[in-house]
Amino acid sequence: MAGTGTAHLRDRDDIVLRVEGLVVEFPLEKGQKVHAVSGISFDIAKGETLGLVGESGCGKSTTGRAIMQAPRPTSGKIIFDEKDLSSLSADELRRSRTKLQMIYQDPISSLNPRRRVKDIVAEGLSIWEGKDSSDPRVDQMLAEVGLDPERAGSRRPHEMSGGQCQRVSIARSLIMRPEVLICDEPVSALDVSVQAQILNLLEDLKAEFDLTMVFIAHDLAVVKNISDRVAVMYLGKICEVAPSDQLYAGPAHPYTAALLASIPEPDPDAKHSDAGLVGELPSPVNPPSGCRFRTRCPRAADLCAAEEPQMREVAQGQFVACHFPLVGDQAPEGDRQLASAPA
Ligand SMILES: Nc1ncnc2c1ncn2[C@@H]1O[C@H](COP(=O)(O)OP(=O)(O)OP(=O)(O)O)[C@@H](O)[C@H]1O
Repeated sequence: MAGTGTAHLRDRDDIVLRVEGLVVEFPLEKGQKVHAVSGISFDIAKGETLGLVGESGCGKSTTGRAIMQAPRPTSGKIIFDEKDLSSLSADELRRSRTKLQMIYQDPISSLNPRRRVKDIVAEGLSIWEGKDSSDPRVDQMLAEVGLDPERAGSRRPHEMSGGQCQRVSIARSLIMRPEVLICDEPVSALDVSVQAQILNLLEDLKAEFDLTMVFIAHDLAVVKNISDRVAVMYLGKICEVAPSDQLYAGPAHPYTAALLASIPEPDPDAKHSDAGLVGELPSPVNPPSGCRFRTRCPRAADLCAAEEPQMREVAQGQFVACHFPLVGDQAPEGDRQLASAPA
């Protein structure tokens, strides 16, 4: 499948969520637009956790939100439950949303400050089944996320810690028994001591509730243990997708290598590049031609400015969009002509 932009979409019969050619643009004044997500494709099999990583501003949250259809994609398909969510009416979409839930980075502001925890957790039951917080599933769900229903149930979000609020937000998302949970940086706003607790909780709940997950993070270290596969995003594009162990042991894209090199205490056995990440993320209003990473890439050559690299498989299950990957059939050094003025 080399040479196609969607090589990492797999022919499996257990694919739960498939994103095809997703584009999200935000219009600005004077006809300009933010190219937040520029044609990305990936799929997730049942029970799988896909980590979605990249620097701040590369389009991770927009991808998560566009899967939920808020905002609606500019183009592309989100196939879930055999339907393209992008083509559903608002009413049809609401029904799908019970099976597709998202939790957010800032748990406190994502919860209604005026409502009691039990009522927040009961929201789905109240909308879809006309039930209220006296339904036994509310207390059960609070206990599942490690909160005492008696003590925590009548509090309001501002009376709780960030970690407790994230537990409430997880309970609210899971009460309708979704198939897919999109976690948008669920631990980055929390104290380091609490982060591991929430990650462990998500792993336990994933097994118990038979969940399929997208786990968004800006830090490769956070997604390492929780992800089966990892997709790396750079400036609105996916530059590499690989099984987690493979990606950490031998990154194929120079950007993945740079992200790994910037983790404070990398695995001493991993074959990491020496190159950390230099320079700023270019503006998504005017992204570089060709490969979007070329302006910061130590391996950039003229070809990288002239031609956008297509996604191709360089090792079993490891797909990379790079003209000169670190793994696989990279061109010999002598064949590369370094770009003189990347811009
Ligand atoms: N509603 C919006 N209007 C205009 N631009 C937006 C909007 N939402 C996001 N963007 C821009 O789209 C780009 C991608 O943003 P996004 O939040 O998806 O990135 P991210 O990788 O999730 O970063 P972070 O980790 O900081 O949330 C950024 O340049 C951002 O400023």
